[in-house]
Amino acid sequence: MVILYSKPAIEQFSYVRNCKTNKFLSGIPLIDLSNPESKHQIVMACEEFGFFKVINHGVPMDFITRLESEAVKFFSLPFPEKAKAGPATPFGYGNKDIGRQGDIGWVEYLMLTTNPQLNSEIFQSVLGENQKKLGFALDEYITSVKKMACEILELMAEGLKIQPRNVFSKLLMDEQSDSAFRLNHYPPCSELQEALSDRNLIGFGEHTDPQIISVLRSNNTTGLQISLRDGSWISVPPDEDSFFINVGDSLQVLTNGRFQSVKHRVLANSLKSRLSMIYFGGPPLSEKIAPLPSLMRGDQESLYKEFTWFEYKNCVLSSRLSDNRLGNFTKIAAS
Ligand SMILES: C=C1C[C@]23C[C@@]1(O)CC[C@H]2[C@@]12CC[C@H](O)[C@@](C)(C(=O)O1)[C@H]2[C@@H]3C(=O)O
Ligand SMILES: O=C(O)CCC(=O)C(=O)O
Ligand SMILES: [Fe+2]
Repeated sequence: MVILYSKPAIEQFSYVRNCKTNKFLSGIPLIDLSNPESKHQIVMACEEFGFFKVINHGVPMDFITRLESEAVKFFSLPFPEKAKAGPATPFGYGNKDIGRQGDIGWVEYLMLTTNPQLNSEIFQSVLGENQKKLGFALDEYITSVKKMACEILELMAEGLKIQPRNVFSKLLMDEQSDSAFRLNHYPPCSELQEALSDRNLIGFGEHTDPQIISVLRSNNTTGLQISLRDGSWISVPPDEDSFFINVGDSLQVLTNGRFQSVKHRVLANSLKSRLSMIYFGGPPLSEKIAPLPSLMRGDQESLYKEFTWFEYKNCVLSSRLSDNRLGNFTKIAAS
């Protein structure tokens, strides 16, 4: 007998024990982009959490639902079909394996660029003519979310009282910007319910995002958790009408540590599938990532050694998800 696809033994995955998934944070900063005070609130949120939720974001609901339904269609295809768009090295379809260093999670995903031409080459072999619908939905969504990310970065610069207003956003607007996009699908894990009452299966292990800013939108399934400054983990109540913003490592460096990238992870759900879409706004590869002089007070020194995004990205790709990548670029304080 030939077994073609055996069920993955869930024991090979990682878990967190005794994690209270019902510890929801009521105080996640909520930023209303139509509120003139939002620039100050954004700065406070980035200082305290490196994370916030955005409403009145201006991204048309149509764009969101179109991309979600195309993504659902893609992930509903039989595995051998989806696998034609893989492996994700670095772009394409991936299943359980995350990155190249042995991380695994209860997730399948499409790791994409923000370049429509390259993306359509990835889908071509799987979807044929139908790839146009997914490609179109991706384009309109990415264009709109990038605009929102830039607006947020400009409000951030205003809130920090630094000039020019586009000091951060120009890095995403640059033609050479090394931004990325990801669709994650976390299937429900029914075995969880029966077997693992005190354990939570890891969908996407803890990490910080290395870029400048990440814009995350998910369906209404729970799973996302962020780590607070005291090290505790808090579940983020899902909200399909809003976006969640993560401060990335590069923004931490640009602000000389005033903003800190947020550690986050996703836990698998036993009943419902989770679908998330994340835009990672990154700088050009040649960009020097260093604290902005306008943010350095008095004789304050940079906390980081000098590096380019190309150098940091290489370090990212050769690290495990949970590694402290910025540690390699942090200056040792003189005693
Ligand atoms: C294990 C890995 C996956 C990752 C590259 C890395 O070696 C370490 C960082 C990971 C991460 C996390 C945020 C984003 O999802 C991502 C695309 C990124 O830029 O850094 C992933 C990387 C990936 O999946 O290739
Ligand atoms: O899927 C999610 O909700 C978050 C995933 C994530 O953090 C990532 O892809 O970097
Ligand atoms: Fe992330």
